[in-house]
Amino acid sequence: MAEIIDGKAIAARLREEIRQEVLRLGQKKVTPGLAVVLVGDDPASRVYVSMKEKACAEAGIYSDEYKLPADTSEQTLLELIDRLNRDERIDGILVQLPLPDHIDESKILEAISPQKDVDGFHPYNVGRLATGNPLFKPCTPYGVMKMLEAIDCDLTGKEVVVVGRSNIVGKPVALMCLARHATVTLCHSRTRDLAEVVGRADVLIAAVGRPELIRGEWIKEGAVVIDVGVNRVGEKKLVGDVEFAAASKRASAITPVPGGVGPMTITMLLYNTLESARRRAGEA
Ligand SMILES: Nc1nc(=O)c2c([nH]1)NC[C@@H]1CN(c3ccc(C(=O)N[C@@H](CCC(=O)O)C(=O)O)cc3)C=[N+]21
Repeated sequence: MAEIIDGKAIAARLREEIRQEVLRLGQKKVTPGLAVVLVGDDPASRVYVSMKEKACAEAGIYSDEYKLPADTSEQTLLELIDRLNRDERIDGILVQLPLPDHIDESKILEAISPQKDVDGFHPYNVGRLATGNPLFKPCTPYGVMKMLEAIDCDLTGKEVVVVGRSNIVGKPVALMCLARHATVTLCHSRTRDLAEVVGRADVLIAAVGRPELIRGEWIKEGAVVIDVGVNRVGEKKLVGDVEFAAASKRASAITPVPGGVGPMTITMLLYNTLESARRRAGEA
């Protein structure tokens, strides 16, 4: 049976380290500050935003929440971002995605100062990551890398298979694995014979957003499985992109859902905000 990679526990350790660093910076009169902007009232987004608030409070990070109505104009949102870009208390700006349809998402992401882009979604930060000189790394892929590190998984020369090609997870996590000297295959819904490709993976990273699309029997014996999917089925149940029970009979280590990658995502957001404040303090 596979070792369960306990994202919650790894996240708790990192959050304690972050809290200590925030205390230390406080002695220099610098408090990291995060602005979270939520447009509309999507219930899932609300839950995520309140989790981020709570995590900030526990780490000693100042946070400001802007809850704007669903019919907020693009112009109003751009003005708020401009104000936050110039606000000295704010080290990080996060605009919760998805945005309502009448707002151009890339226009908004490009308005955020790359120096405050703690999500790592601005094309400047995407470019820095792609060229091997990252400023802010996107939180979910960064969390995935921290989990691999926590189980001492060295990627050098390994076959990493990433399923899913989103800008938020699939593409950046592939780049990060490449930077760690893995051989990376990036596949997606149109990949021919997905089962065969998945079967080659020493490390499988699933980020397609389809409940249990990846069957346990596809997985190579001894593989490490990182499941980024958070799919709500029915009222309450959360499942990943991987068929967990069957996969854990073949994998050597596997992340659960919930309690896997999710808690790491928020942790890396705190980490990026702390890093940004360190730069403001002239430390990095
Ligand atoms: N600008 C932006 N940045 C984001 O980072 C961002 C976003 N927009 N939009 C939505 C996604 C989703 N996301 C998650 C964060 C934490 C959990 C998490 O902690 N999940 C818990 C379960 C929570 C639950 O019960 O729903 C877990 O997996 O254990 C999941 C998903 C960040 N996102």
